[in-house]
Amino acid sequence: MAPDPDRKRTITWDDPKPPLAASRELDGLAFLRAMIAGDYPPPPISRLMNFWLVSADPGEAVFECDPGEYHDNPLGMVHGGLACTLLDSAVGCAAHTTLAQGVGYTSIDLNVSYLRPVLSTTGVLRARGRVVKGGQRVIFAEGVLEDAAGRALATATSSLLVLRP
Ligand SMILES: CCCCCCCCCC(=O)SCCNC(=O)CCNC(=O)[C@H](O)C(C)(C)COP(=O)(O)OP(=O)(O)OC[C@H]1O[C@@H](n2cnc3c(N)ncnc32)[C@H](O)[C@@H]1OP(=O)(O)O
Repeated sequence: MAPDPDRKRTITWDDPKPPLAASRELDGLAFLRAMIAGDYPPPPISRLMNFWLVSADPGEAVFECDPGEYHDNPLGMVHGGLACTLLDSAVGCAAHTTLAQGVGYTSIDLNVSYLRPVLSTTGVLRARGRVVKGGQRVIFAEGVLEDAAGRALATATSSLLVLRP
């Protein structure tokens, strides 16, 4: 079945290699702040799902997203994967802010609780990530997804493996 021609998005994205190289030259906080300042483009996933990093502070990071109908699942609400993506990004970047130059990370788990539905009409979402405990090998972090009124829509906990050279 052909898609509705009145419902379409055009997505462009930037070469992710330059920011990847920069991420290896800067400490985590400096890299994320440079991305917010526009020195480096956001990663392709940001363009695809339409979310962006708005702040990075030691142990904290915040993303925003304006959900649309193109995020909907077949049940009349935004797919839970969007909340997962926003929370994964927020807790990941919160962890990244604490890492020195040359130290990487990867998330090794993400547990999400969906407290309230997200609708395409909900308005701008805000995902806040926070480091609960740093460490030499594992960083524990938590996040909350809120609507514009500050109501919690979803929460998450995550563990992030520190990757030292
Ligand atoms: C600004 C906007 C957005 C910002 C978003 C930022 C947040 C993003 C957060 C994420 O989404 S991170 C992505 C989700 N997490 C992952 O993909 C982690 C996947 N898991 C792994 O890579 C490994 O399990 C892990 C490195 C955590 C542990 O590896 P171990 O070394 O302890 O176990 P093992 O040696 O058994 O490796 C498991 C498999 O991973 C492979 N592997 C490990 N390290 C690798 C590596 N560096 N590159 C490629 N493959 C690797 C390894 O070869 C092996 O493959 P096989 O099973 O086929 O043999």
